[in-house]
Amino acid sequence: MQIWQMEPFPCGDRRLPHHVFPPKHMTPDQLMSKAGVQYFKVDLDDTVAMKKRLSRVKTENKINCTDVFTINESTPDLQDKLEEYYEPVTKEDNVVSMVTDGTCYFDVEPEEDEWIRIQVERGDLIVIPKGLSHRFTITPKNYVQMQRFLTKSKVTDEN
Ligand SMILES: CSCCC(=O)C(=O)O
Repeated sequence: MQIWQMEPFPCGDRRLPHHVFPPKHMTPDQLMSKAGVQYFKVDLDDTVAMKKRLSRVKTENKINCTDVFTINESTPDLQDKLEEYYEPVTKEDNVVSMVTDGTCYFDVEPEEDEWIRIQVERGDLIVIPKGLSHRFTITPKNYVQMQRFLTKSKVTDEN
């Protein structure tokens, strides 16, 4: 994972890093204290350690559903989807994602127009806290695969 402050109003290709000048990198601890984003490195080849970590993260975040999310050059309606994912959103539950292949960016906005770019890669697990404005995009690799951990509220009324 790499973390840096992003220029507030980036122009051009979103997949470029868009550093402030001079670049200001941050540590995972700084990211945690500034934005409340949790980070874990998961060894995907160590099944026992991975299961232990995931089970803990699932319990702590009340996860009851997971899916596999993939973006690559043959994703249908790629540009439309990227536009949608780049719109800032805030969720009512923590957003928990683990990259299993490729890379992507999550940008988080702890204060208005102050964006931090988080570049994640295989084995990076991040928890974006509920209520934190964020958006998602790809890097020049044009490829990411991740597992998402979701909290689905139970449907009690079908209407
Ligand atoms: C890969 S998830 C993209 C959109 C997003 O950031 C979210 O749903 O929270």
